[in-house]
Amino acid sequence: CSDELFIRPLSLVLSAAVRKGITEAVARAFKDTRVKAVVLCGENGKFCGGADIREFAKAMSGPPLVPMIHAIEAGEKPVVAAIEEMALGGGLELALGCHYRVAHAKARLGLPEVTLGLLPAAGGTQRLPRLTGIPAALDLITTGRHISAQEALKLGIVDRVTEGNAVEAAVELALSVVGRPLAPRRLSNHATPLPADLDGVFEEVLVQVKRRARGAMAPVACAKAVRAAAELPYSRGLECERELMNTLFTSGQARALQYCFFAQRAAGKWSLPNGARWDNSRPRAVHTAGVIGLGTMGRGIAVCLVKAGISVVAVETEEKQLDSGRRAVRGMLERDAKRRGVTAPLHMITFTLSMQQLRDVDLVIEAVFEDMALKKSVFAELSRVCRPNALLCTNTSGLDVDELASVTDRPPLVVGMHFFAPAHVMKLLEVICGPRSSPETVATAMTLGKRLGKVSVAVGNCPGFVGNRMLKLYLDQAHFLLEEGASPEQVDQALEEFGFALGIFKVADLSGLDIGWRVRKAAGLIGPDVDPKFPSRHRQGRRYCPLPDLLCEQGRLGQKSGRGWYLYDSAGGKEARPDPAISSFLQEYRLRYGISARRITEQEVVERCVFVLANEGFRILEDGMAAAPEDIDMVYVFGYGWPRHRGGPMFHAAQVGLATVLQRLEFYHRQNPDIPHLQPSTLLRRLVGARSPPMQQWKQHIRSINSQL
Ligand SMILES: CCCCCCCCCCCCC[C@H](O)CC(=O)SCCNC(=O)CCNC(=O)[C@H](O)C(C)(C)COP(=O)(O)OP(=O)(O)OC[C@H]1O[C@@H](n2cnc3c(N)ncnc32)[C@H](O)[C@@H]1OP(=O)(O)O
Ligand SMILES: NC(=O)c1ccc[n+]([C@@H]2O[C@H](COP(=O)([O-])OP(=O)(O)OC[C@H]3O[C@@H](n4cnc5c(N)ncnc54)[C@H](O)[C@@H]3O)[C@@H](O)[C@H]2O)c1
Repeated sequence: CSDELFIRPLSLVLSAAVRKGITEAVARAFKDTRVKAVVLCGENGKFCGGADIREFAKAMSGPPLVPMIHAIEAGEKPVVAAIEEMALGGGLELALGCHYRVAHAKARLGLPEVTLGLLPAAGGTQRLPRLTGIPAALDLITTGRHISAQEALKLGIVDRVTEGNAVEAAVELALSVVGRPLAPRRLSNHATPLPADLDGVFEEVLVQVKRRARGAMAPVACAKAVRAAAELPYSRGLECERELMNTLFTSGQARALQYCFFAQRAAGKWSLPNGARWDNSRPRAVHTAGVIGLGTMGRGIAVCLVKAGISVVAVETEEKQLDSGRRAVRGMLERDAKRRGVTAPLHMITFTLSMQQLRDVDLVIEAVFEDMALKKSVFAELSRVCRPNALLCTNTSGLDVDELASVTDRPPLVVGMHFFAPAHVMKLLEVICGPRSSPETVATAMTLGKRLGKVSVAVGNCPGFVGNRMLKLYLDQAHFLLEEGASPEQVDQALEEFGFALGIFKVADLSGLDIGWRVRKAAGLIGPDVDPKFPSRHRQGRRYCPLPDLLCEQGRLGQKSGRGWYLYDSAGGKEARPDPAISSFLQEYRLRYGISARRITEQEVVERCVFVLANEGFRILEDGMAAAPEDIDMVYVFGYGWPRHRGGPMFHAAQVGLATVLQRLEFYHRQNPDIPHLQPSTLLRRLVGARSPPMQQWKQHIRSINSQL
């Protein structure tokens, strides 16, 4: 604090206490004749992460943000924001209310409110377009993306970027502008620069925004608020911003998105029954890693590791596969480097046919075919080859991790690291904690996932773990609906309308129908006793749908063969078209089995597919395979294209009402008594019996918690 300046540190978020502190300090500074200018900076080198999201669920208290920012902007002394590390949401809105902004070169700026189901409601939708123009403001506000200080400088959002101390640079700037007129620095006074074809710009943006939003309301509201900045004076634009915010603020979507924000962070705070936790277990350092198998998954995993600065040794069985893997990995690294304007780190990966090359690595991730015998032979070999303290991880989709551990000389160092395809893109990592995985092993896998940019979720070791265990039942429902009268495109359309990134049949075609076929064979559901002409619709004591097997027998394996549930232009084609051959195939099938097709509503598709997911989620909680409903939801949001604005299957069930979910499952189970998974789970029944307590209390209703984590 000098004679000229009050430097007021903010804490990470604009809580009621912080708003009070700023309001009072700024008022004092404006009044104090010794003070010529003010610099606002953050505490501990962080400017501000925005409004305190936790306060949104409570009654508002403390000074409101809009008048506070207005008072700063209207002040007669220059106020400079010193942006270190981040200025996000309300934090950037506060900075936009200041007369000047200085950012550190490493700072990130953005208005991410849309990702929380909201819009920047502290004047952000009105001030930003006045500063950057409409297209840039639309981009930032409707996507919520963070930008670098350099991009912010180009857009005019900050006045200066410094590699040095941002607070010192802000003080220097503040002293240099004392006495200059402030009116031109007040963004609310500016006219919004308008593009020539305003209607055209908004029409185009709305189409794009609606397509990307998949039913989310906030992006559309954000675009409307920016339009107000183009068409209305500031004060009326602000009213429009407030009205749009009022609708969003109390919406279920905003609740779901804010729930996801905290659930994502809670997933990182894992704990094991033996008392090991995220905050008492030290992860190992990982400098070098091996990847075994360079097929669909191994390639993406190798790319993730290299991009995170980890040296990789990639192993294949034959020259041909090695060569194709090498070309694919190099291509991905080169394209990524080109996009980012850097040199591809090709020197960080070596390709080999020899497992011996893995002798010095810190950790190995196995990604060979989903075959227990093969994986066991690989793990036995790894035991012989690798350093005794190297971690051995498997990317299996659902095999028993402990059975694999049992063939090694180090069961405590074995853990599942289940990536999702494409592994360099999908954000989810399921970390499968075997009963013998050590705390250090789990901590290393969880931390490595975070370093690779993934959301790591710790789960128990059961067939399919959490994600695929639930997926199987979801897929079963979709197949049964086809038998009963639906078409693949009808089911997919209903699920996409619900908000899924892709319908289940498009996903199946993308992953390859042969994957499930192999799993069903391994589970003994398909074998020599199945009549090839009239395959049974009842196996292992329950209803079974042979439709996907019949497709595989016809060579319809999905995108890779150019035909699956849909038709593609060629093998590897991406654009799914409805196939009349599938329609006739389904008709013949129903005729053969004497099934009369009925009209299936969108409601039935969504309820059966989505409630069966939640029902299995309740069983997973009872079995102790997931620590909390939030973890199950994060698996679905980050691994299976579940619409984030619906929170996840467990959150959705709570929002629809557990009693309704129970009643609908009972209804569908009465209609389909041979589908045991439609029978409501014990935990769901118990929760409804207990008058549907909030999610945080669900675990208290499990009779005996037997955590398998
Ligand atoms: C009818 C009634 C109508 C009523 C209308 C009411 C109108 C109200 C007017 C409101 C005015 C609107 C103001 C503004 O426009 C709204 C906002 O600002 S919303 C918030 C926007 N900000 C963000 O989205 C940023 C979110 N945070 C992050 O991206 C990151 O956390 C970070 C800041 C980049 C830091 O990242 P990391 O260093 O990796 O750390 P973590 O992510 O692990 O976070 C650490 C810790 O902090 C908690 N936290 C972070 N940000 C917030 C936040 N904004 N609010 C609350 N808590 C936050 C985070 O959860 C972690 O805590 P933990 O979970 O570990 O306990
Ligand atoms: N494809 C998916 O969507 C997906 C998603 C998550 C997990 N998985 C799991 O990942 C694993 C790999 O699946 P994929 O789809 O990448 O399979 P894939 O068939 O595309 O690739 C497997 C690769 O492993 C190689 N391989 C086989 N035996 C080997 C050995 N002894 N040493 C070295 N390489 C060997 C093969 O040559 C092949 O290139 C499986 O366990 C699978 O269940 C797959």
